[in-house]
Amino acid sequence: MDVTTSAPRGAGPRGASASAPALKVQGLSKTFPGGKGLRDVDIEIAPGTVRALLGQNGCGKSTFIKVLAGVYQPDAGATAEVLGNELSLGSSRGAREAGLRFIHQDLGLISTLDVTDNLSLGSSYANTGWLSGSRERRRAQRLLDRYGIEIDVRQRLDHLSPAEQTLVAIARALGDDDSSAPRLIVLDEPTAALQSAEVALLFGLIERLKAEGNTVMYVSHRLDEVFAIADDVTVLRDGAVVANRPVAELDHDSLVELILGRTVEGIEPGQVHRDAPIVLEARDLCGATVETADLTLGRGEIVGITGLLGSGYEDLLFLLAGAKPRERGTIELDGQLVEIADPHAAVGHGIAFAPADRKRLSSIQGWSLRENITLPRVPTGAGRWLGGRAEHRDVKPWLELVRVRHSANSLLSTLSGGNQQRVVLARWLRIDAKVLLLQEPTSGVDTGAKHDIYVALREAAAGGAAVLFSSSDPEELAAVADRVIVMSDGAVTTELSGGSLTVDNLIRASLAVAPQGERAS
Ligand SMILES: Nc1ncnc2c1ncn2[C@@H]1O[C@H](COP(=O)(O)OP(=O)(O)OP(=O)(O)O)[C@@H](O)[C@H]1O
Repeated sequence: MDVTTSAPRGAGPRGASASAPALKVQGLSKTFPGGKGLRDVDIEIAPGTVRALLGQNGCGKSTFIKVLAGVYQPDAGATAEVLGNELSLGSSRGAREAGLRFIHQDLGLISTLDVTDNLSLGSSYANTGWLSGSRERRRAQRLLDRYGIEIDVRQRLDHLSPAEQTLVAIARALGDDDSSAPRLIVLDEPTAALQSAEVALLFGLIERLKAEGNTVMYVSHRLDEVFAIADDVTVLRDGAVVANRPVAELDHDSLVELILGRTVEGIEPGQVHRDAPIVLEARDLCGATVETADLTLGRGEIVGITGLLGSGYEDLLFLLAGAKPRERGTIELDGQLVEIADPHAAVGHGIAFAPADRKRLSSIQGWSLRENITLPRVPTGAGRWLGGRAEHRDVKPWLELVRVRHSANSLLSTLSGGNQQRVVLARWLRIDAKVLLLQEPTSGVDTGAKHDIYVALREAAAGGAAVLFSSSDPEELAAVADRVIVMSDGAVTTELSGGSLTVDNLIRASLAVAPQGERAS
C-alpha cells in the first residue's frame, strides 16, 4: 500500500496552517441519559492521511462523528482544532466552515431525482427550479470531473449502483465552493451496502482525495479495508480511546485484539449435507430481478446466496418470504405446496425473514427491545401481550445470545446501529423457524459479535432449521455457509461447496468467470 502522504497545498479554510494537524480533539466526553457515550477522547490526525475509526458496536464511533458534525453537544471541557484553527464543537455551521464534510450511512440523497438535482440539494447552486437546467448540468459535470467520477449527470439516482450513489454523496458533500481548500472528510461505514467488487471504486476516490492533501476519517467493521486504505487507526472501547496506531504496526489478529480486548476463535468449516431431508423447494421462481430460480434447502443446512447487484440474489429472499410479488413459480415446504402471499403468511408457515433494511423494514425504532423481539409471535389464547415480567424472562436469553447488554426496556432508537441489527436477529432466532431467511445478517456488526452470530446460525441449523442468508462478503460466505448459490442475470449460475467454496471462486463466480481448481459441485 502506498502510505506516502502529501501535505495540503495552499491555504485551507480560514487561513489554516499546513503543518498543523487536520484534526486535534482533546478531552471529549459525551454523556447520554442512559450513560457515557464518549469518555475523555483525544485524537490527532495528520493532514493528508486516512484514519480508520474502529471499535465494537456501541463503542462511540457514531457519537464521535455526530459531535464533530454538530448534531450532539459534547460535555463541557472538550477542545478541538482543525488545521490549527479552533473548532467550536457541537456547531454544524462551525464544522462546515472549518472544512469538515460528512458522508453518513444514510447518504441523504433523493432516489427519484437525477444526479444533477441531487448534487444541487442543499448547496449554493442558484437553482431555477427542480428541473435540471443546462447550466446546473454543466456545473454538476464539472464537479464530478473535478473528482474523476464518471457518472452521467442526467441519470436518475436509483439507476446507479450503491457505490456510484456513494460517490455522488461524496461529491455533493465536497461541493465546488472552494476546491483548493483541504478538507477533513468523514465517511461513516461507506461500504456497508457495497459489493466487494464495487469497493475499489470508492477506494480510488479516497486515494485521489488524499493525494490532493485532504484528510479522511473512515469508519468500517471490515478489517481488510482498513489494511487496504488506512494509514493509522483509532480504536475505541466503551467510549474511550484504547489505541492510536499506524496500520503498519498491526496485523489482522492484533487489530482484532485491540478492538475486542480478546482474541476470536475461528469457526468450524461448513459441511456438505447431501442426504438432509428437503425442507423447502422452490421451482422456477420469477419476480422482481429474478428471472428463474430453482432452490432446495435441506434440514440443518446453512446456504449462502450472493451475486452482483441486479443479479437477482437480493430479491430471491423477498420472493420466498412473500415480501415481493411472485410472477411465476412454486414453493413447497416439507413436500407440501404452500401459498405465501405476504411475510405474515410466511411466519405462519414457519419462515422467518429479516431484510437488510433494518430501519425501514425490520424494526420499530420507538418501541423497546422487548416489544421489537416479541413482535412476530404474540402469544395466542391470552388475547393480549405477554405480561411485562414474563416477557422480560422470555426475551433475556435472546439478548444474551446476540450479546446485547442493554435493558430489554430500552428504546431501540437508543442503541447503536450494530446493536439494533443484533436485536432484529434475536427476534427471528427466537421464533424457532423452520426456515430462516436472512439478508446481510452481519451488516454493521462488529468482528466479535459477527462470530457470535455465526455460532448462533450454526446452532439454529443444528436444531433443524434450514438457513438461507444473503451476503456481499465472500469471506463470510466461505467461512459460514455449507454451500453457496451464486446468481447472475436473474438465474442461479453456480453452486459452490466443499473444496470449491473459496473466496476466490466466489468472487469469480459473482463476476461470471469460471471457478478455479476443483469444479463447482
Ligand atoms: N440518542 C441516544 N440516546 C441514548 N444513548 C445513545 C444515543 N445514541 C447512542 N447512544 C449510546 O451511546 C453508545 C455509543 O453509541 P454509538 O452509536 O456511538 O456506537 P457505534 O460505535 O457507532 O456503534 P455501531 O458500530 O453499532 O454503529 C451506545 O451505548 C449507545 O447505546
